[in-house]
Amino acid sequence: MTARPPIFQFDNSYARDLPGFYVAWEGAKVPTPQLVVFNRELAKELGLDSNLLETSEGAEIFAGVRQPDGASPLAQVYAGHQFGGFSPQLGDGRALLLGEIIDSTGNRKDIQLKGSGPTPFSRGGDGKAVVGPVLREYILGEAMHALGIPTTRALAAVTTGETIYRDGPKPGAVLTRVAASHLRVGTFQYFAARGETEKVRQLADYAIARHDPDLAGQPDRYIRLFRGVVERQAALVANWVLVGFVHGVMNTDNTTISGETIDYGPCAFIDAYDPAAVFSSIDHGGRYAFGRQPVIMQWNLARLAETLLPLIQPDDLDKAVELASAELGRFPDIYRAAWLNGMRAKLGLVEETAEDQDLFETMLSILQEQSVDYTLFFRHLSEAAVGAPQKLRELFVDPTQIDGWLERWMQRLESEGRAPADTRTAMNLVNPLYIPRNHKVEEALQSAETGEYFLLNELLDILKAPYEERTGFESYALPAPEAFGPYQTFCGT
Ligand SMILES: Nc1ncnc2c1ncn2[C@@H]1O[C@H](COP(=O)(O)OP(=O)(O)OP(=O)(O)O)[C@@H](O)[C@H]1O
Ligand SMILES: [Mg+2]
Repeated sequence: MTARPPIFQFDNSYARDLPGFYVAWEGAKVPTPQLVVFNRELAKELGLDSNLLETSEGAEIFAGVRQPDGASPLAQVYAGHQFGGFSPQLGDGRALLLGEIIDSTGNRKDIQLKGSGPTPFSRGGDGKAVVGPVLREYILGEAMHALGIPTTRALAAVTTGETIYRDGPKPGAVLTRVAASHLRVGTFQYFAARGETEKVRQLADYAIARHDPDLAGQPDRYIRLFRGVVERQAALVANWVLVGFVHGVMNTDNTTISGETIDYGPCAFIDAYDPAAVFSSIDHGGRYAFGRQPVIMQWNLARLAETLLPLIQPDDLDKAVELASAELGRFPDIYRAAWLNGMRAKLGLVEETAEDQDLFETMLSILQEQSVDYTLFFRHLSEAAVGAPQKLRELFVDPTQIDGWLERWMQRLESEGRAPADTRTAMNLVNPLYIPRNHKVEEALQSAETGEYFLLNELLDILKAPYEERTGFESYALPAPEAFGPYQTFCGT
């Protein structure tokens, strides 16, 4: 009999190359691991055999009670600015990096458990997660992926059979997360705050090897690494804003070097357009409000720049500051260009003109004034492109408010000369019909808490193809009913 090949072909560069950046650790024992959702498509991309993972052995691996062959489980250390205040010691307080695998396109991916028990970085927390927040991360992450937005992904969610107390007893759960890496701005901050410049250098070289391999060995690689992160994050936040996503907890420990969205704690999508939208129950000052995300990201990147200064120009701090400031100063322009491009596409426009910004801002201020559903606006606007503006106008309390703008937009379309039907098609390819609507997410989570997964699976299925209209699923495209009330999310702790 030939031995079965290992389920994961691990190649654990973090464990190997960065001793001193983690603690080797193991998951807590839990009574009855049970697979709740498994992402076959992602498993395929990762080159994993689903038949081996949709089993009781798989459930045990995903719960952290069974170590797969070749894993080197560890908890990473990091620090971070949380709501503007610096915590010098955070780290994976409830997560375990099992290891890394190379996916079917040759990219290295972290396989990490979230909610697998306490670690030396738990700071008094229980190290656990409960089914609601675990599935929220699963749903939102997969929705973002389907929308083409860089993000960590969800491979599996298991319940553990444990009862965990949050606001009352909840079913314990663990998420298996897949990421280009778990390097955070906060990882750099941890070592920089301790004055460990050589460790920051080691980390930067590791980050370069993983995310900017072309820079390896280049004399100016550290400033260029910073440039890369600025570019990735500016593009990412533009994507969030274009789709109406509020991350909710943009601490520096939740800001990646890879440019992927991470940590779907208190996030949500806006319905009515409102730059002041805040969903997180703990964001009292609105620090992480929808419209503040670009400014906050630039602030977070300034914190990253500070950690890199001694590497950028070791013998001349002033020069290092000058170089880093110049890169950081490009953030607003990169962001704006990405946002303008995205908005042009959403509006079916092809040509770049000097009036674009004004056209877009006028539209947004009308949406804001009339609390118009952001997602439906663009979807119905595509019908207006072919001469059917009724549905669009119904979104407005006072439709006459949008008429002038519509005329202006139609003139722009005409001047560009594309066939109206083509404009509609193009718009419907970039404007989602289905986003994870807050009330639909809540409905799915509430029923999952009672062990019923039908709504969860239906929602996940719908969100896989966000641009494709499907009959029978109309309710998924609608904003929350009035009775749903103002929405509040809670950090998944
Ligand atoms: N239940 C918990 N037990 C122990 N530590 C926790 C718990 N919840 C959060 N933490 C820790 O608190 C810090 C900040 O938490 P935050 O909510 O940003 O992260 P997270 O959601 O646990 O994880 P990630 O950022 O990896 O998605 C992290 O160090 C995290 O590990
Ligand atoms: Mg976090």
